[in-house]
Amino acid sequence: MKLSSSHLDNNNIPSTPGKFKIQRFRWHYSSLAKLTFWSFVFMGLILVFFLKSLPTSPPNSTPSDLSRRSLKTKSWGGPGWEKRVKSSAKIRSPNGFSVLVTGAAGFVGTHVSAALKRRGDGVVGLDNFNNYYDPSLKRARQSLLERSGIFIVEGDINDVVLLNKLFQVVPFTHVMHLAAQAGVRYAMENPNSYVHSNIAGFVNLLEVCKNANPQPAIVWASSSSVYGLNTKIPFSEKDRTDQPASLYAATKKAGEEIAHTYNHIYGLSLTGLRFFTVYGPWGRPDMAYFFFTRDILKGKSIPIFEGANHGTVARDFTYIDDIVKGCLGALDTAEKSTGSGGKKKGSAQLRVFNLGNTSPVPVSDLVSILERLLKVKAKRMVMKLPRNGDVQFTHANISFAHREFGYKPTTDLQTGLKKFVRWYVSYYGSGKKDDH
Ligand SMILES: O=C(O)[C@H]1O[C@H](OP(=O)(O)OP(=O)(O)OC[C@H]2O[C@@H](n3ccc(=O)[nH]c3=O)[C@H](O)[C@@H]2O)[C@H](O)[C@@H](O)[C@@H]1O
Repeated sequence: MKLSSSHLDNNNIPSTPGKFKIQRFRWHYSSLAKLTFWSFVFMGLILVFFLKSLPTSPPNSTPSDLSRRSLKTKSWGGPGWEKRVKSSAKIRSPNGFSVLVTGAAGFVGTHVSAALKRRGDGVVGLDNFNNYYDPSLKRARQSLLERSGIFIVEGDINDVVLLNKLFQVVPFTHVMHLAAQAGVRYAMENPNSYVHSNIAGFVNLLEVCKNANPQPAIVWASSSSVYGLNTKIPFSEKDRTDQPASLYAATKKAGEEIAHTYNHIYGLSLTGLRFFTVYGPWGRPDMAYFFFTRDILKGKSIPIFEGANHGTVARDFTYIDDIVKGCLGALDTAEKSTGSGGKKKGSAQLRVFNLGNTSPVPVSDLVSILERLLKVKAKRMVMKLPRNGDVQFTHANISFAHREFGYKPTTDLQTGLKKFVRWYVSYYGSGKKDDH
């Protein structure tokens, strides 16, 4: 598009309108005809050039790859790109996996990718680097992964051509699907982004996985928020999950039902992990522990929610290293998908696990821990829990995950936040920088 408009700009032969007026009456009829003729030729050339740039050829042909790059996803395709994908996917340990990690530049995605690579699995990342929060943090995580040999492909899970291409280049044994629109409260601001990533994107990914040969086993991120307004605690996978309090939760719940369908019809092996408020170094700036830290350091007041009648609002905060162990455990115990090329050959594994810490902490205690670690007193602004998607309490029962793959969280909030604060200060400095 850019190309044709710049050509059109050049086609404004007289650079000033006045000049054009003076000359106009001196032109003969033949000059006008010539001008019209050459204008048509020129416009025709632009049209041919534009049409040629549209992706019309099959996904694996190089010219189409190049044009798609310029029109849709900026940076994929071509022999050099394929080489990088293959090299990143290379398995370096006996019985290792080749894993496609979606959302690899995200918080959990970065940690899981690094852990897989460390133990010798092949890892290819995929991320659209959207600006839901500061993309420079995502770029910094990307650099971190690049240094350990992990290539993150820049693209969206809704791009079926890109996903097919990736599966064509690498026969992934597993997909760790962590790409999502996260955040509970933001769903009121931008509901469509949740449908786009958590529903449409997930379905798109499953479509590609179901057609792949061999089909990969899929482990994906659900959320503790599916328990919604439940009051029975701790939350167990056997409990109802039909009263979500946010659209975010509803899209994750929808994901669980969609997973059931693809498992049932196509024999895809699917494991959903219900994460409980994951925190730690390289975390998400939209989460409370993260922006509380930033604002306490800046001397800004922080809103601390409380329930009705001063009721405690608490979370089963779970440290990232424990979550990573849970993700790897789920991958290691995932059975193979049974279908191939879009056809089911037998029944396949379908699982859902809570990955929490099992010890909820009130948000006000979280703030006290941060105050001690930062050595700064917080300006607390206690307010009623707004009705914007938050639930009052979460608490995980993790006996399923413990039984299935020995999941046992070992980091308490105090220890985990200490590590987070150490990272935060080394990354942003302890000053009052207003740059994120
Ligand atoms: O467990 C989960 O599944 C979810 O955990 C988090 O959601 P949330 O627990 O709401 O995490 P935060 O937004 O960091 O909030 C933590 C606590 O701080 C409270 N809070 C939040 C914001 C604020 O300004 N003040 C405040 O007191 C919240 O009510 C909540 O109790 C993530 O943001 C979700 O993406 C994830 O799916």
